Amino acid sequence: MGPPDAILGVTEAFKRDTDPRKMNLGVGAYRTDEGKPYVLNAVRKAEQSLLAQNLDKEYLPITGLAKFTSAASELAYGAESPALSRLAITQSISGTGALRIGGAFLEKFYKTQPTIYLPTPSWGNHAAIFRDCGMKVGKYTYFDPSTNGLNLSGMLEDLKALPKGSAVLLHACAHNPTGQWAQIQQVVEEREHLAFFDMAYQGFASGDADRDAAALRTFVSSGKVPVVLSQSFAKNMGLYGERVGTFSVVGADAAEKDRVLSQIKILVRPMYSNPPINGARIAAEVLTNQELRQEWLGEVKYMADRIIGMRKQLRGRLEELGSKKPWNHITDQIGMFCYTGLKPEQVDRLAQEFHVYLTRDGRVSMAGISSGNVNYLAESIHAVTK
Ligand SMILES: Cc1ncc(COP(=O)(O)O)c(CN[C@@H](CCC(=O)O)C(=O)O)c1O
Repeated sequence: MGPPDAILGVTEAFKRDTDPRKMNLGVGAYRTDEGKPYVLNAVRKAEQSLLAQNLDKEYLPITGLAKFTSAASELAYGAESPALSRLAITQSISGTGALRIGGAFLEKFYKTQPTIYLPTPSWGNHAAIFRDCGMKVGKYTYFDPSTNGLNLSGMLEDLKALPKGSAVLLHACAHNPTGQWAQIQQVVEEREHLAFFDMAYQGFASGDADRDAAALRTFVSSGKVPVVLSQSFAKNMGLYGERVGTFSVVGADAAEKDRVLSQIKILVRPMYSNPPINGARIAAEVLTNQELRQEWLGEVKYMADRIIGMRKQLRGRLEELGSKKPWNHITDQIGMFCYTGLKPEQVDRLAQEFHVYLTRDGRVSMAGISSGNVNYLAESIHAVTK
């Protein structure tokens, strides 16, 4: 029998718990202040518009729905980016699928270094995805447990020490704590590393999609190192189960774009042949209909702001309870999650004694917190950290 997944297994344990106070702070899925899943209004309207069009259910091309990938590339890189003309992009089965295509592509063609280096910690599924692509997986320093902040000097030191031309995974936004990008970019360029951006939360970190893509765009406009991107619409468009994403490679020119795309097709065809159509149509409709796009961007900002509000309330309550621990990192960090610094045994106590569920690395999905349960959460955390 295999072990439960580090993240999705938390939801299974939560579902088994019958205590009315239970809280699921594991999976990174947005919840309303009433604790319910949220289907964006813009998405519902896009679905209604699509239904009225009586569309067929034919196969998509291997690289997916062009109307979607074109709109998704503009969202990520910027509508005016000169890189768009040399971008090899394919639809993917959400962010996970994009990472999988990316890993398979690098394993086959990026022979300089068959290893990809992940921040410590990173998303719990990153290592398995790249290992299953046949890549070796390395690490670089990122989180500083003593401050619950970024260990920038440690990160830069590690990036400098990696073999020249290493593939480095960078969370484009919302990887807490947020990086100091200019210094990171300088080292990545000095060492001629390949920058593998994973952008799973565009818009969700700051509430502004362009701001959250700033690091990616700065690397691309500098043009000094190879850039590839995995993009997910699971969280920022609430298309979790629709599995909507892209993988893209910024080519040197249009000819390279064509060659890369030809090889991506060869990788994808035996993997799953061609991607699901429904979610891509919804995302394309939202991104290309100006009215829906504006409504969507407003809803993303609303979701981001609600989480920011929960950060303030959780920190405030912990301080009101007289906790002697520093909790500034709860409000210093951004995006869907908070790396709390809670130890595994404290996480276990939260589950067993307080019915509060989170991953054992102390990561809290802030979207699981509401005005109705934030005080109970603070009291529970205070009880296990006294
Ligand atoms: C950094 C990062 N990249 C990619 C993904 C892939 O998401 P897709 O749904 O495939 O687009 C996630 C999702 N991580 C969330 C969601 C649950 C999970 O798959 O682990 C999480 O970390 O809770 C992520 O956190």
